[in-house]
Amino acid sequence: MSGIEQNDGIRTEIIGDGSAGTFDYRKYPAYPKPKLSDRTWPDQEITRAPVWASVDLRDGNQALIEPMTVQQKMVFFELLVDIGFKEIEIGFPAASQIDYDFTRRLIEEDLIPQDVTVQVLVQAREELIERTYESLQGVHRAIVHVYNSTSTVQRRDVFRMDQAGIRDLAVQGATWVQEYAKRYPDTDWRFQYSPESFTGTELDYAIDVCNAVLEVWQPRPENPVIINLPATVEMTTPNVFADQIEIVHRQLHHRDAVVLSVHTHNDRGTGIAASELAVMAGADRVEGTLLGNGERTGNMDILTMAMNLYSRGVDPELDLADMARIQKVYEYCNQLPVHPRHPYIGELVYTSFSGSHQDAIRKCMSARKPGDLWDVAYIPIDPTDLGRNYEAVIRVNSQSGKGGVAWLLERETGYNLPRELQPLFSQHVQKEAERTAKEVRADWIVTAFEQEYMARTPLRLGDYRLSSTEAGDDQLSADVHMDGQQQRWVGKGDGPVDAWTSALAQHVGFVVEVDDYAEHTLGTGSDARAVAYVKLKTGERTWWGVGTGGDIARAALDAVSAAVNRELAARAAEAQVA
Ligand SMILES: CC(=O)SCCNC(=O)CCNC(=O)[C@H](O)C(C)(C)COP(=O)(O)OP(=O)(O)OC[C@H]1O[C@@H](n2cnc3c(N)ncnc32)[C@H](O)[C@@H]1OP(=O)(O)O
Ligand SMILES: CC(C)C(=O)C(=O)O
Ligand SMILES: [Mg+2]
Repeated sequence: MSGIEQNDGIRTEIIGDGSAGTFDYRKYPAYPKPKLSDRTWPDQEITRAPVWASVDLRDGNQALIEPMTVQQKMVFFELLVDIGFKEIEIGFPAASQIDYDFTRRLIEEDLIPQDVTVQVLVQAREELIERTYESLQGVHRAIVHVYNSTSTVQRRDVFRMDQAGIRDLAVQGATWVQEYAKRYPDTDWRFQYSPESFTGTELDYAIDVCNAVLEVWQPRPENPVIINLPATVEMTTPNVFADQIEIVHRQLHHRDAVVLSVHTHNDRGTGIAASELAVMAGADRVEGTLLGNGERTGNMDILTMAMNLYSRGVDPELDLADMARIQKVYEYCNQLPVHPRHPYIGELVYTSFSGSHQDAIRKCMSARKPGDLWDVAYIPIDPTDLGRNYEAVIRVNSQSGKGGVAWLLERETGYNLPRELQPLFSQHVQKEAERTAKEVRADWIVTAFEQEYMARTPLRLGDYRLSSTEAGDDQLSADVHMDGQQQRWVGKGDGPVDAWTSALAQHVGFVVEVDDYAEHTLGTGSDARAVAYVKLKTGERTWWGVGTGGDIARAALDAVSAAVNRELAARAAEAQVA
């Protein structure tokens, strides 16, 4: 136990057994920083979307507990096409029969739209390259993506080759890719090379290997190749990755015939930031997955990066409006849940529980005019753009305040509470939230409000008639239901409310004076109703009461009655105690 006295089961389980483990930062080397004093990327802005390449069906798929079936791949592919991806890595056909069969199905059933290019991955091994081309026989256009690791650790421990040996492996792979392509002259082939584990490779050497591959391929601007730089493992801060990309961007040969691509993973949680800064540093293309599924902590999340552009007024060139479908497909194909706080798509990302946020949201939302640019505190984008509604924007628990409670009540009932009433009612809700230590749902709030402020017992105003006296007063003659009995009460005054308070004062035995009053309509057109809020003085005490009705008079009179009922209830409670 780690110095905590209490020893109940749950705490022991959470704290662990106290063993030390090997937690020691000194066993990790610092990351070497490239030298770049005249970097330009920090001054750049992303003003247009990069070329997006989805690797869900390959990199995402290879990270799943159960890789996708052909059927699941079909569903995912359709989604990617519908969203607007023009480059889709569909698998590693030489590695698995499922990927091979899926590739064949897309080609044989002519399921690849004209403007979509499929991409496949392969190692720099001849037999695998040969089979990869077989899988692609008959495709109109495809990207063959060959890779080999160039990192120091893999050169040393996996391949047991020096720098020259690994460069030769890359050159050999590039050569095979080019040679086998010639067997299928009817296809428009594009080539892609990745120095896998680029972030674990000396930068100069990685550039040297890429340039060696480019010497084989001799790309031309009208037929460019893709050089893809992967943060196979994210090892440092995104600014360092951006420096690396800017250096490659400057030093790569045939730059005008190279699409410079990045493929970041998320080991440090900054995969998206790394891709964003890389685009500022000169990358033209970004590989990633929807919601960031992928090896370990995942690939960079294209949905989030695209929505980041969208939310700053840049066309993401992907249609992500149907988030519900994206989530369904993601869950069905990846067999993974979507985190409720996942950017843009998570269940809770447009929801505010905390009081000051709710207050600001409510005020900003009601200040919005049609045609305004989106500028609502705490909500970076309009949830309705993504098929969500405003209902979940505010939810109430013990962290909430009067603004949030008022918002929920207004959303459910249309009641726009007077400012002074809001904190009074909010206290009831707060008590309930603290008592239950749970969220307080909208239906509870509505019921509690009606019970507290709209009570119709013990006193209820039934039918009434209003008439004018000769002296110019209004006279109210009302059927009153009180403690199960019906009585006729009459009062005179200046207007119906004054007449009703005067009638009440004669019968209930305490002062009945209106101290504050507000009203508004509920709904529009012929169905419109009215709601009235009355603050009533009953001697030392004041009570708010609320009433609704087909006209404002009925609403106001019921509001007065409700406030009187609260005083009556208080008196009854006091009598019981006495
Ligand atoms: C970072 C990434 O995402 S890279 C992509 C990784 N994706 C996958 O691996 C998924 C699909 N892969 C597979 O199904 C298998 O690895 C296969 C079918 C490709 C190859 O299978 P096998 O040959 O049976 O096994 P395995 O992957 O262990 O092969 C490793 C061998 O390939 C070599 N190798 C690994 N990568 C490469 C490469 N890119 N280019 C050339 N050789 C490579 C290794 O050095 C090792 O050589 P050795 O046999 O002389 O020791
Ligand atoms: C194959 C490559 C591009 C890869 O997935 C990686 O390095 O992460
Ligand atoms: Mg990867």
